[in-house]
Amino acid sequence: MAAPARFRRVLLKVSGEALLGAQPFGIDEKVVDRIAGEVGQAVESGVEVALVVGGGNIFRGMTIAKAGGNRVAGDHMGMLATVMNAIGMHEALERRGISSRIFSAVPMPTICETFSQQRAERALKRGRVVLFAGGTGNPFFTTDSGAALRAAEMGCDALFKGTNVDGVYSADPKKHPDAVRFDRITHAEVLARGLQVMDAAAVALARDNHIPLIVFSIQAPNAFVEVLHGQGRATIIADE
Ligand SMILES: Nc1ncnc2c1ncn2[C@@H]1O[C@H](COP(=O)(O)OP(=O)(O)OP(=O)(O)O)[C@@H](O)[C@H]1O
Ligand SMILES: O=c1ccn([C@@H]2O[C@H](COP(=O)(O)O)[C@@H](O)[C@H]2O)c(=O)[nH]1
Repeated sequence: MAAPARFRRVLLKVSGEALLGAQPFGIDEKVVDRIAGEVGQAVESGVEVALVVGGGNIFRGMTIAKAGGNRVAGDHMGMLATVMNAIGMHEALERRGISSRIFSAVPMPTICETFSQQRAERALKRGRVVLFAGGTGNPFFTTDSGAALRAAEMGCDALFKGTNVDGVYSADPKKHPDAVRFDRITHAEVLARGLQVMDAAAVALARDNHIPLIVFSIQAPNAFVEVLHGQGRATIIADE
């Protein structure tokens, strides 16, 4: 039997790209369903779970900016992409009987609730999974920053970043196969070395609020549950 979870309340950030599965674009329902199942296991073990899903499988504002377009409009499109992913994840959770609510930073009351710290707090305390959509609600940010912000607001014990690499490396492992992986590193070192696994604003916010960041591969089945219980492969970014 797995060791008891070491956390009371966590925020899981899932990279949008991870939802692609084998597809070039959009959402692979099998991936979403698997992640929903793992979130359900965490909830069953007594952990309160908040969820942020990126939008990289659908749209990133930088795509428009790099082509000479309006970054703000592109970022608005990116934020809407995160709402689409949140709706997909909400559906997958509900299909499995896991009660969840979507709180968007961008008001769209006919589709989901607008973010309120107090209402999200009540939902988490009742054992609901809360999905934070729309990032920070502002352009020039990313969902990593949105996740760090919500983790601080909700008093999360840790922010789990489920991505397509199994931790933090000395350089991007996709471009530098000889990069060295860290088991543990401080927020300050990540910033000083300019490691790009998360954006600097998110790492700084986590550092200032003493929130550990746990980077692991969401593509590895069951990794979230294992890492939550102190097993599996991950890099812990934390105070010394
Ligand atoms: N030093 C590093 N260590 C580990 N990964 C790194 C590092 N530098 C860059 N990366 C890259 O960072 C990426 C992690 O970001 P990710 O794909 O999760 O993007 P995101 O913006 O958080 O999500 P989305 O897919 O929704 O845009 C990995 O694909 C990895 O290749
Ligand atoms: O606070 C935010 C969060 C996100 N965006 C835009 O959305 C896309 C998708 O988010 P990822 O973090 O890249 O998955 C992002 O590229 C931005 O364009 C935003 O503007 N503000």
